[in-house]
Amino acid sequence: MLTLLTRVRIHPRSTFTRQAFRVFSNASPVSPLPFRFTMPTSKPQPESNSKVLILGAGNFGSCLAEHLGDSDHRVFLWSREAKVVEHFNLHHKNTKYLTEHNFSKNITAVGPDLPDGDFINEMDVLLFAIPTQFLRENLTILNRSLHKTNLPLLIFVNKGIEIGTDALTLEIIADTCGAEVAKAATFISGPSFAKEIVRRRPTSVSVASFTEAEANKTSDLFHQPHFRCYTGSDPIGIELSGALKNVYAIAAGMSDGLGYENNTRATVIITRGLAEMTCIGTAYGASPLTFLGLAGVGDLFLTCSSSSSRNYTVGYRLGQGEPLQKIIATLGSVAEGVSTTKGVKRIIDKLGVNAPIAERVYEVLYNDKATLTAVRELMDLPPSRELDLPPTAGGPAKQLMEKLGYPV
Ligand SMILES: NC(=O)c1ccc[n+]([C@@H]2O[C@H](COP(=O)([O-])OP(=O)(O)OC[C@H]3O[C@@H](n4cnc5c(N)ncnc54)[C@H](O)[C@@H]3O)[C@@H](O)[C@H]2O)c1
Ligand SMILES: O=P(O)(O)OC[C@H](O)CO
Repeated sequence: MLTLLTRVRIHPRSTFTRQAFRVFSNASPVSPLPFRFTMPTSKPQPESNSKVLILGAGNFGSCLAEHLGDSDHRVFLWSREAKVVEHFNLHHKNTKYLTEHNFSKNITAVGPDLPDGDFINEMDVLLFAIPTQFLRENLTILNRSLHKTNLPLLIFVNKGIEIGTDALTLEIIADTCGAEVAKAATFISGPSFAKEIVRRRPTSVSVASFTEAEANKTSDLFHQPHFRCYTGSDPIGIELSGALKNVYAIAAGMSDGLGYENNTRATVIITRGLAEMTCIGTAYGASPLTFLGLAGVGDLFLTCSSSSSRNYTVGYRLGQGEPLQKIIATLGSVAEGVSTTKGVKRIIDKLGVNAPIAERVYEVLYNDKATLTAVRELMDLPPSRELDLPPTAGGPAKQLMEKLGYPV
């Protein structure tokens, strides 16, 4: 380690040195040694009054627009619906999501077309609050407007895996905008219901990026006395945590919908869910420690134990006997766990990870297995060791790192 630091002549107190130590101690096991490379960065951020474009005016996009507008930033909120844009600019209300809330006057709605290159180039920050399944199409269009030498700070808050490709958001960004943009991207994840953030209830999240300076910029932008950010350098683990917890929230909802009680939710679903998440993440190539953070156990606990969670609600209604199609048609908002379960099933099959709860959620959602049968099957499994972390083969993470141009 010291030899390496000496060879690259890095000052012992520099950011790079601190990052190098962090990578060795806490990042994804297949993470690169970043100090050997030029780190892609966004344009310098102003001290205050950043110009922020939020893409996606659903519950979370609107709530984050309010959080930043409330902190004196100049916020633009893109909606793909002309009526939402018009009404928002006249009344500072969103007609579809968080409908009771009076939004900050610092927010201007834009749309329904995606803003053009000149507008994008003016922005200090682009924040994507678009559900995972629609990200690729929007990034493909936006890429034409991105000046790679004058990149805005890029923030992603979606929690899912893309159907068909099993891609994490990092890979979607690399495919559409290139590896350098993906390396500069930052990811926010953690226990954070939109409706509580707009009411300024104390909330904490994880912020991760391969480029530590970018994670710090995102943390600085969001940090408030009622909103704390904790930074890290395992974006793959952070992304997997956010996507996987949605699958286990569906399982917890099913258990409650069937009428099972606290023991079942706490032990069988939440704790075993955390063990499964950690095994899947480790086999994928993420750091097991990441799953013990806000984006992992923090968000798992939140969504598995609250009817405010849409994923929990989907599970609860399934447990009560409602068909999936009816639940999706009437939910009024996205439950990422439903589509993400497909990708998770393919990933655990490919990696050979034992994840019996995720398997049962898949069977209920896509093979008509009764929720009661799924829970009984879980209880009938033979006794096993509590935690058998698989070896860190890290196949998918390695492939992703190679795609980003890091040697692994
Ligand atoms: N709601 C929360 O509390 C919360 C918290 C943390 C993270 N998230 C994550 O944020 C993401 C967005 O969730 P949300 O709660 O805002 O969802 P939502 O259902 O409230 O809103 C979805 C938004 O996506 C837009 N949309 C739909 N199809 C689109 C397309 N083809 N192109 C572009 N936009 C499209 C809709 O117009 C809407 O504005 C999800 O990945 C979710 O997991 C949500
Ligand atoms: O409503 P859910 O289930 O999508 O959960 C929202 C957020 O992920 C909570 O952190």
